[in-house]
Amino acid sequence: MSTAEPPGIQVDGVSRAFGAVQAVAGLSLTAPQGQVTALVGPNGCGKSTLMLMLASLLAPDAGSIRILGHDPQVDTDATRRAVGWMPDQFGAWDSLQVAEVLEVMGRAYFLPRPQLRERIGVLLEQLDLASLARTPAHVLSRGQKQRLGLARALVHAPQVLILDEPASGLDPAARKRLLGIVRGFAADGGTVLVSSHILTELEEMADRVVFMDQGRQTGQASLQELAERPQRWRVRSLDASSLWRALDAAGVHRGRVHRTDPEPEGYAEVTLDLPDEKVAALLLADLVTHDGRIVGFGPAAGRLESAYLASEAARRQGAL
Ligand SMILES: Nc1ncnc2c1ncn2[C@@H]1O[C@H](COP(=O)(O)OP(=O)(O)OP(=O)(O)O)[C@@H](O)[C@H]1O
Repeated sequence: MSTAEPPGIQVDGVSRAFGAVQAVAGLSLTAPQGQVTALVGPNGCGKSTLMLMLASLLAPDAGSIRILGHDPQVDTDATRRAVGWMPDQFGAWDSLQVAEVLEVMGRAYFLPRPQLRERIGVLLEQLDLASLARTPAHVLSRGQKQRLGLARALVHAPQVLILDEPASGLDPAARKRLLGIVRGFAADGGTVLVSSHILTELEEMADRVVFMDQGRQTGQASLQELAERPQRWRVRSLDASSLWRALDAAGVHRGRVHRTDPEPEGYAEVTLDLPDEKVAALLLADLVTHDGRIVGFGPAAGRLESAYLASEAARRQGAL
């Protein structure tokens, strides 16, 4: 990518209030092309409001938004062509069949009919909706509606994909499909901004994360950077005395080790805080060398979850 290319999404000092509620308050963030950026924050922190503004459906009170260099309020048509938006609630398409929803959407973007028909065929296959093509949208299950919502967002082959809670209601196979579609979209150079409260899932999907709280950005990092932060690790062994001997031999101070309560039957399980994944890898090698009879070794929580739980928002919610 040349350095002259604009980011897929650039937000600077954006605010939006609804009456007395300041939903977004001086927020800045960047979502680069070719990457999946996760948007993480507690309920009501302003994620959906921000996404509506990015999709040109709501005007900011202040600040600047650029979608591939376009201002959504000025270059509205160009923004809407560039953006595929999947809201957290499915709209009122109840009288249409599944394929018709996509046809109506595609025609709104003036796609030529043969091209649109082909595109709809591909999307119905990709999202496992082909057998439901002639089913009225109102009889779809929640997860099927979510899949149609994603197909609708993709129908005009956008360059920027904005997904609000896309995985909610999806079964495991559909989640896997979603993951593949989103990763493929970014691998083809697209920009993705995705919000979700299911952090394990976002961790698989995202390259970067932006944390939001009370309408502001409170931090951003790549998933790689999160791996270099201190984290709690869980160690399981077949046998307690072997584990403690190996921990001693590896030079781990006993005061740093927490016993798991209750202890799993027949196993010993402990947790300890380690500064980063490199130290974790060295410790695992040591414990194996000293015959700790290790059967499990991994982070007690995901990278994203650990980073979120360490945030002010989580502390305020009493998550710790
Ligand atoms: N149309 C509206 N009128 C009045 N208040 C609104 C409106 N839309 C959003 N809000 C308020 O703005 C704040 C931010 O809401 P928003 O939906 O953007 O949060 P969110 O981060 O998407 O939440 P969630 O994680 O629960 O989906 C909330 O306090 C909400 O009640």
